[in-house]
Amino acid sequence: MDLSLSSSSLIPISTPFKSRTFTHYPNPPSFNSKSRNFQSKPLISHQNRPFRAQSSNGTTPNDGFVLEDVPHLTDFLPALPSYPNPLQSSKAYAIVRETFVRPEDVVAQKIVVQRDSPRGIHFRRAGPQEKVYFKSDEARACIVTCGGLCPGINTVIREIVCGLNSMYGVEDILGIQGGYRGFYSKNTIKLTPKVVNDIHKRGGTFLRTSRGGHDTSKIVDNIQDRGINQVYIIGGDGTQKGAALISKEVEKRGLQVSVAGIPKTIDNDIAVIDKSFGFDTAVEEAQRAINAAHVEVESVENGVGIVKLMGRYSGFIAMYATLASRDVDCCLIPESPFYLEGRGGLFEFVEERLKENGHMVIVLAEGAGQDYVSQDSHPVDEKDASGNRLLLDVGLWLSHKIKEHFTDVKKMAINMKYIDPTYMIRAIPSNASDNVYCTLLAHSAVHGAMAGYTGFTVGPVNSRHAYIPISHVTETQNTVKLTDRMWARLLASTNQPSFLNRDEVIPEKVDQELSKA
Ligand SMILES: Nc1ncnc2c1ncn2[C@@H]1O[C@H](COP(=O)(O)OP(=O)(O)O)[C@@H](O)[C@H]1O
Ligand SMILES: O=P(O)(O)OC[C@H]1O[C@](O)(COP(=O)(O)O)[C@@H](O)[C@@H]1O
Ligand SMILES: [Mg+2]
Repeated sequence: MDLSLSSSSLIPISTPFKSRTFTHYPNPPSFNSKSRNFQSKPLISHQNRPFRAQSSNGTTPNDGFVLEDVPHLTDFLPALPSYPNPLQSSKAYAIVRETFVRPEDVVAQKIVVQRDSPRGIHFRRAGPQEKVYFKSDEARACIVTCGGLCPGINTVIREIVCGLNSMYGVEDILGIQGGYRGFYSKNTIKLTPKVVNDIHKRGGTFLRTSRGGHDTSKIVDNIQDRGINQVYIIGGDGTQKGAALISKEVEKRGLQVSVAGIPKTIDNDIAVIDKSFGFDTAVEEAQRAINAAHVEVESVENGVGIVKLMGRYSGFIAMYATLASRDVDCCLIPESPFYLEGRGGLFEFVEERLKENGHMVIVLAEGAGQDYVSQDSHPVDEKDASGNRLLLDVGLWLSHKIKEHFTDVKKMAINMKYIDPTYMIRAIPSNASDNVYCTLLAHSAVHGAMAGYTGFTVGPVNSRHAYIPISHVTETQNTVKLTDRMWARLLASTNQPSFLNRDEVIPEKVDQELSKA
């Protein structure tokens, strides 16, 4: 297979983007991919690192193509030997047309483009690579889970263990217990396919989790002391920031340790990737709470149901659960400020719906309306062990406000039903489609680490799994864009007020949103 790039595929750095790296692989050694024994002598010494593309006349072509590449162990350990990938002799992959992803395969971040728009940012395509940088009997992997729960964590753990074992013959896999602090304060457990065999049927994390306790130096000391050379870190934005620090420290110490991040958050607020695992399960489970609220309120007079869902800074679960249900009259999310009193306010809308239908359901993301709640309750600014702000209970606050308004001002009796299913939604096992997704994530992480990549997060970008530099996913948070059509679809489906009066309400916020669009 000729993996060299033709001159027409030379790819430039685009000037508008800061600190981009372009990678271009030299011709790999030619060998019959199906005939070599993967545990043989090192295939080549390294030669796996990129150089900047130039056209034959020495200039950089300029079609705006940018590759946001991930670090590789040979960046700081250039003499590292590589070996043929054992998958080439795997029965399962025997008739796969292309067992390995090509080094030049990339995934575009933006797929809707205009004919003459620059090609934009791309990420390295995830998948098995022709060369690996670990012999199976020398690989010593560990897995840790950090932050809040999310459906599917156990599936990811299971599939990392089974993937390492069945695809790469790795048997030495350790579970770090209780999150980052488990590296230096707890014993490890040995993970085998047998041990993890049916953990995907349970919610939570088999390895347990925690917030806080990230001490880079102690963690890397521990990695070094235990002879661990692959670290799989499952967690949200905070965890990924911690993973980036670990990967930098590993590089500083010159250790042959691959650090792979698997993004986890029920809030779906991780940037770049299409969606996070467990999100679909959460939206599905939220339907049960919404249905319950609907059944309750349509059975009584002037029933008002409020369902609080998770979503600290982003209202994806609330938005998708609302769109899926069609029984929801109003959805309130952190990204969209709302107001209660006066024309176009929530009280007016509740009254209208009660007059029209005799009942209504409000879905509320936990991070919505925090400013209003704090105005009423003079809160202390409390944080959890990871430094995340602790939220005030907007659900209780809103139920109280609505009840007070209708009883005291409108002299109208209402039947309030407040449902808070947040932890119930987070604690269940993942559904079938999330299970498949978790498997792909785990396998992509395993392929990447075995191929010597490090400091990467794995995830689908426009439906194709890619290796994304960790910093790229932690720079920003994914939030619902009020100016996107998805939010408009929601408004059209509920017919709720948008609460956005450009001149009077929040001109700055709307303008910011519009300028981002
Ligand atoms: N900026 C950061 N740098 C290093 N570690 C961090 C950072 N933010 C959070 N962490 C660590 O990551 C872990 C999980 O973070 P947390 O914010 O609780 O959950 P999540 O990763 O799901 O966002 C904690 O152990 C915390 O100490
Ligand atoms: O009560 P806990 O465990 O701190 O978790 C609550 C928070 O966890 C979340 O599910 C998100 O957690 P992560 O940051 O770990 O992804 C939020 O929606 C929620 O506010
Ligand atoms: Mg977080």
